[in-house]
Amino acid sequence: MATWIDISQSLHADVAAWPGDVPFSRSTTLSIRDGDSVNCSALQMSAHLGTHADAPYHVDDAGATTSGWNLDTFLGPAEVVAIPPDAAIIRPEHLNETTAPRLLFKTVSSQHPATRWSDAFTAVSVEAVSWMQRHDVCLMGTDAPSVDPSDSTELAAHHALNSANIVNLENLRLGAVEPGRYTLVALPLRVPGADAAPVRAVLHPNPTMLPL
Ligand SMILES: N[C@@H](CC(=O)c1ccccc1NC=O)C(=O)O
Ligand SMILES: [Zn+2]
Ligand SMILES: [Zn+2]
Repeated sequence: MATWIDISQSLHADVAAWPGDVPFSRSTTLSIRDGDSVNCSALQMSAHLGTHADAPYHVDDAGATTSGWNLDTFLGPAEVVAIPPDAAIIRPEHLNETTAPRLLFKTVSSQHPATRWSDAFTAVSVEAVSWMQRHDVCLMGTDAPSVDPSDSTELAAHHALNSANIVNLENLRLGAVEPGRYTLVALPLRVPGADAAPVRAVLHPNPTMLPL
């Protein structure tokens, strides 16, 4: 019986990419059927496709890249928080009951298939970021494609998260997950110097598997 719950999106050609961004593709470079000794493929995708973590450098030329991450951030107690599907933006009042150092937001996006792009997603307010900073949150995640609205150029939530030293995960898959406390393992691939990296994110129902 599987106990770890996979909350990552599958990487395949049909997964919705940010408009104009590079979608996922996997091409065959060697094939046993064609006489090669192995099957081998090459992957191409935006670093922001599917479930991933943003580095500050994504929105700030002077910000830290993926090389600056502390892995402790991505491992430990977490809470899945239900955000009402009609919420325009995530606000501090949605977070009042939470106590975990890692918060994962289950929003209206959990009702949308990952294969269809929708700009009708719930972003994160700067006030919610301040609330998380005051409550010593080190990581937040969302099932939405971004923490800022799709038409934002200011990217206020991304910048506020960077100032607060809070890492964000985007494009989680939380449709089958009940709100509550879990242990999160969401290690990003080791891609030094980048603006983001793909993450395989999983939850364990026992919230005390790992230290804070
Ligand atoms: N905020 C989203 C996506 C994003 O901002 C983005 C990704 C690829 C190409 C352009 C993007 N933003 C553009 O305005 C992210 O961080 O994944
Ligand atoms: Zn991103
Ligand atoms: Zn982002």
